[in-house]
Amino acid sequence: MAVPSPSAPAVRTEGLGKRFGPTEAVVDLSLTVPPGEVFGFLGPNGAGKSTTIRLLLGLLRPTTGSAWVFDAPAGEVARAHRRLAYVPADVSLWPSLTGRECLDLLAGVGPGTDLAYRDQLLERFALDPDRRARTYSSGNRQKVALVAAFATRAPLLVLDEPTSGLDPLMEREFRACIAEAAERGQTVFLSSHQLAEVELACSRVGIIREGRLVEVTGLAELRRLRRAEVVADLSTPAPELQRLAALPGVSDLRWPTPVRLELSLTGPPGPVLRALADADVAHLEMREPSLEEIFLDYYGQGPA
Ligand SMILES: Nc1ncnc2c1ncn2[C@@H]1O[C@H](COP(=O)(O)OP(=O)(O)OP(=O)(O)O)[C@@H](O)[C@H]1O
Repeated sequence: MAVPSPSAPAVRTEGLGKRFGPTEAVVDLSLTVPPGEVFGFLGPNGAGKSTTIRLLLGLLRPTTGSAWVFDAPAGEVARAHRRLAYVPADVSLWPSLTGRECLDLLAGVGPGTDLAYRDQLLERFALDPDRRARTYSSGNRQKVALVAAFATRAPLLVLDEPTSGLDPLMEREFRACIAEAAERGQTVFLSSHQLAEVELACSRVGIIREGRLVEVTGLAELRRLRRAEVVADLSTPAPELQRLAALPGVSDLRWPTPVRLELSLTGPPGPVLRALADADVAHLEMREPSLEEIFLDYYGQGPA
């Protein structure tokens, strides 16, 4: 395997842009991911994550700017792909091949595969490699692609929303694999539309919205975006709960009716729960808003 220059970033884009007719999918995106980092690429659906990744992989030609994988320009596909493994958002496999045959085929394309680790990964992801790919669910196809990618020692793993079809147990396994890759010094570029996922897996996060990189931030700063929407239905009106408004982390306390309160909460829920414990609460609901709702609150209307 070609050894990347130690000083080159694993991923670098400069003024990268892609336009599809009237749609500006990616706009003036400049980003640097150093080797060894687990980098999250966070944005709601349609933000431009997959387009950025496809530019990085040389699957699309940029309208503006450039991208590099280590010191290889993204357009020099053969060179760039010696150093990366990729899991697409929507995995297609060869329907008449078994899972194992697909894995062997994929192993021939990438930068080399650790077969012993691959066997271990098959067990951990509870994947039966002897079934034909046409019988796999989308989650199983995703597992094949993940096993193929993690079993390489590629210096860069590019993962495009790789957990969308996995159940929570498998998501945990996925995070363990990311941690193992990071321990080996591999760089991970993980796109996601889930705040919680990047928070758990990544050390730094780029936030993309409507094609633009809004900011690049560390985990501590990312946590400030986290909030819960709380709805409580009361058996009887409780005007004393007006004091919730003064509690730490509470904002936007609303009373749609005298027996229903709604509020936004950031930080630990303890003070709010203690206050509610004194009231006659018939029903309590806590909901995490969608990424687009969170972004709308935090960054306001999009730049377009
Ligand atoms: N081949 C294409 N032709 C036309 N428009 C496209 C094409 N590919 C992407 N787009 C548009 O570019 C924008 C960005 O799409 P992209 O798939 O990159 O977003 P994403 O962040 O990956 O979202 P998702 O999570 O839904 O895949 C969207 O408006 C999408 O409709």
